[in-house]
Amino acid sequence: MILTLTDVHGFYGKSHILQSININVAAGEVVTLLGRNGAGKTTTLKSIVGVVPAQRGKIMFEGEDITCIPTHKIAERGVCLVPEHRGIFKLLTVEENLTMSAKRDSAWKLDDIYRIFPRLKERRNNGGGHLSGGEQQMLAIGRALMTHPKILMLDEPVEGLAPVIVDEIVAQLKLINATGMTILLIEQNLEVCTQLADRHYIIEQGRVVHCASNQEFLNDDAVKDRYLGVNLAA
Ligand SMILES: Nc1ncnc2c1ncn2[C@@H]1O[C@H](COP(=O)(O)OP(=O)(O)OP(=O)(O)O)[C@@H](O)[C@H]1O
Repeated sequence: MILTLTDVHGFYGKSHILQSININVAAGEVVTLLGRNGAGKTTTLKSIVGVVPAQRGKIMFEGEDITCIPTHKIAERGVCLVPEHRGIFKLLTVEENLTMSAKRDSAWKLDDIYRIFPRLKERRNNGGGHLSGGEQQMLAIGRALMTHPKILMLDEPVEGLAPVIVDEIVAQLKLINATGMTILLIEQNLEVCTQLADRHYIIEQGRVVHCASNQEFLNDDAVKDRYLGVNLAA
């Protein structure tokens, strides 16, 4: 396993938000975190990168205990979070956004990013503030790749995007995964999840309550109904 969370507990002040998170991710896998709003999915990713440090439990990355190390050191080890609000520098061009956080030893060079995201190449000299929502998401993913991650964690990457752009980003994430990249994804769009993922974890009230392979999940209407409120009769 490249990433393991064992009985992780996390707090915002006195609020006990993560109440026992147990997750394993193997190298090269795509794994999703599913669950209703407020279940603790984003907080789980924040605990992995040390922004909401785990107060109990253990987080191991590539065999090393990263539970108590600072966020920048976790990032240096190759754990990269693309947050929901993307964090594009609006006054910089697309290319400047990509190169500013690039690591010299990254396997991902500008040309690799432009090969996967041709739209970014077309817009390379445009300001980050002039991109569509989909292009901003592509830029956020491209910029993350330039930091030489070993695991890419994405928080609702296609939220609010038009279906045609969603399809484009799903295809791009498949290409990125095909290079061997491990992906941990929060996504509410079940079609996107089931197109991409090998396995799913369902989180409810800060606990992992269910784990399934993609095939098991696809066949299990009861789980979808119970934990995700998907109205299958509709
Ligand atoms: N900065 C914060 N301070 C205090 N409580 C917070 C903070 N951020 C989130 N919470 C609370 O923590 C709980 C889990 O939130 P989290 O964002 O992890 O949920 P989520 O599963 O990602 O759902 P969503 O899709 O709504 O983001 C919620 O009850 C939320 O209100």
